[in-house]
Amino acid sequence: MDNSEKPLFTFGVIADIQYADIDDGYNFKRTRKRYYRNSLQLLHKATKEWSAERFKPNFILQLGDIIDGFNKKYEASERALETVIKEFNDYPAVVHHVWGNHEFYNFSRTTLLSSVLNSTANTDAANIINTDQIYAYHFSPSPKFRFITLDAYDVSLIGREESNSKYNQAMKLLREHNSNDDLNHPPAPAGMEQRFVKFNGGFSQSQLDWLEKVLCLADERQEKVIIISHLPVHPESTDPICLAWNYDEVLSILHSHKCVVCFMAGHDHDGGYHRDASGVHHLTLEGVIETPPDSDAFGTVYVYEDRMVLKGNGRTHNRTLMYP
Ligand SMILES: Nc1ncnc2c1ncn2[C@@H]1O[C@H](COP(=O)(O)OP(=O)(O)O)[C@@H](O)[C@H]1O
Repeated sequence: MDNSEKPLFTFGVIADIQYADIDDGYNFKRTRKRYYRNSLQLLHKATKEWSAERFKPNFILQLGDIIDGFNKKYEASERALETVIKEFNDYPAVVHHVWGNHEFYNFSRTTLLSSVLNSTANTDAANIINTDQIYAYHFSPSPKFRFITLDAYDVSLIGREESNSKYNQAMKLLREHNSNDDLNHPPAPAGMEQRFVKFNGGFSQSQLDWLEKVLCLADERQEKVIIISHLPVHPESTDPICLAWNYDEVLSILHSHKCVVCFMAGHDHDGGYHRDASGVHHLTLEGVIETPPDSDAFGTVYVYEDRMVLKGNGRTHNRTLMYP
């Protein structure tokens, strides 16, 4: 790739590290190997590579599932998180953390809000949603560019107290679509209905209203917007079992604003990519946890006036993302 042209700015991307100090294992279906300890070595390779870049990333996007749920079982959640954060600290830049299902397997929402995984300190107070413990905010790293982090487990059975109305809303929705005793078991063997499982979640109306307002402002300011979330929202960018429950509501909001250029997510460890009919790029990053030790899964994004260029490593492909 020719990255000799000086970008406006650059940033790093990495997803689904799922570190745990346990032996290698498999995913639920036993179709993919998981390298729990080695994920830390792959993160180390990523921070080394970012440090060696000619145009060093100004910040890093960590797309969720930073440590694995198994840590909870071994009472190792805090230790595992400290270990991974220490590795991130080797690279001297702000990390914007998104929350995935494994964050909630390890910590309560209240604990997460007062932890190092709450990155809202890196933006102005006015840019944070501040409603019902929703973790969503936006920041502008460079004039005419805005990043929005979304909370895909706002309406969810994981991370919300049973007494919270959003827990009940999530239960009602899942029960309408999934009659299995184990709500992690998908209601259908294929197709879009598969997404109605407990390990996914959705966006509340108040978060969607907030997103709408932020995008209106970005349109007015003629900014380009990149949105990040743990769960993908375009069916062509992921296995549908990984989609956010109300992905369609998010898509219709994105498509009513010309500022949106890219939606980045994790969760589907195989990764994915799709450019939709409105020209929005949907990028699902390959998961570190299912990346063999001799490969890699991370990227550096070079941002230019007319495009973003993703320089991928290992399983992560190089891509040129022209703006719509
Ligand atoms: N088909 C399934 N039936 C029942 N439980 C499942 C199924 N698939 C996943 N799970 C459970 O759902 C949770 C999330 O699945 P996991 O494979 O760990 O997802 P992730 O990719 O986020 O690590 C785990 O507790 C797992 O055991």
